Amino acid sequence: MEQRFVMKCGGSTLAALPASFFEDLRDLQARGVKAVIVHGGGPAISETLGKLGIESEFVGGLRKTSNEVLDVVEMVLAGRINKEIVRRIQQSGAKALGLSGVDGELIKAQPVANAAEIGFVGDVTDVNAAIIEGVMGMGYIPVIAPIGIDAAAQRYNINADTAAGAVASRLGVERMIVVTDVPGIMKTVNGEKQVLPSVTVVEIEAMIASGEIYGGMIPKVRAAIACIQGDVKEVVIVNGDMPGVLSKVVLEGGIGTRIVQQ
Ligand SMILES: Nc1ncnc2c1ncn2[C@@H]1O[C@H](COP(=O)(O)OP(=O)(O)O)[C@@H](O)[C@H]1O
Ligand SMILES: CC(=O)N[C@@H](CCC(=O)OP(=O)(O)O)C(=O)O
Repeated sequence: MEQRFVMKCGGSTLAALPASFFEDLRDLQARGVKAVIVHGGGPAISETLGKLGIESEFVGGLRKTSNEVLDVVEMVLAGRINKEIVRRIQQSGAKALGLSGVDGELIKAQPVANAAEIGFVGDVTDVNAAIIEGVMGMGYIPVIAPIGIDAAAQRYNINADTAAGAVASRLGVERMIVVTDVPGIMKTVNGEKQVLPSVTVVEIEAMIASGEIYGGMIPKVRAAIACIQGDVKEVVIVNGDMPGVLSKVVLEGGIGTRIVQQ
């Protein structure tokens, strides 16, 4: 049975992903479980901006993006990080093809509502599913960098969780897997930190309001909520360094935090 999932790989965990993570991905691909990868790379962008002496700041979890910052974002995401992931997948024996949202106008974008304050940051308006499906049809794992483009050829920096959610929605895949540096959404119960096995939209809203979900977890849960309104049945947040994590999510379940409609 062919199954498809979209996987978002966060910059927080990319460098630490073991070779076995990509071997697991290869084995799933061989069984007909096909992945589409959308990746981040926030820490690598910050590191390069620092080396170049370019200041950047985050407003509401999104990077303030001037034209100068945009050049670095594109260089790091569509260049260094995208090719690093493609190389690692190929090393495992699977086939991968790297793209940014600019290529073939794969991710169409428009300025976010507060663009006057944060610059060239985009919201996704459309995803070219035919390109992604064509690449998958040729047996390659699409690896997508979250840069968007508009009709006037302006580029935008898009949060990778947001881009992955939009790709998952547009493809109507069963599941989105968010690979990050924590084992799921954590909550302190009776003084002890626990991973929640599943959460609903109502519970998420309450945890954002109380401050139990903050920072980089906010765009993940927002993207998850947006995609489960459509055909995507569940979003699972997991830690990438746990052995066999992908096949566990896809074939067994019971790992990480599942975000479901009800
Ligand atoms: N309730 C929560 N449970 C787990 N992590 C949380 C929670 N709220 C906020 N976070 C933070 O979200 C981070 C993951 O987001 P981020 O650093 O942006 O990762 P990525 O680069 O994978 O997108 C965690 O390392 C943690 O600091
Ligand atoms: C607008 C915006 O903030 N874009 C992000 C894109 C990369 C990203 O989202 O990477 P992670 O998934 O590793 O956080 C940025 O510039 O850092």
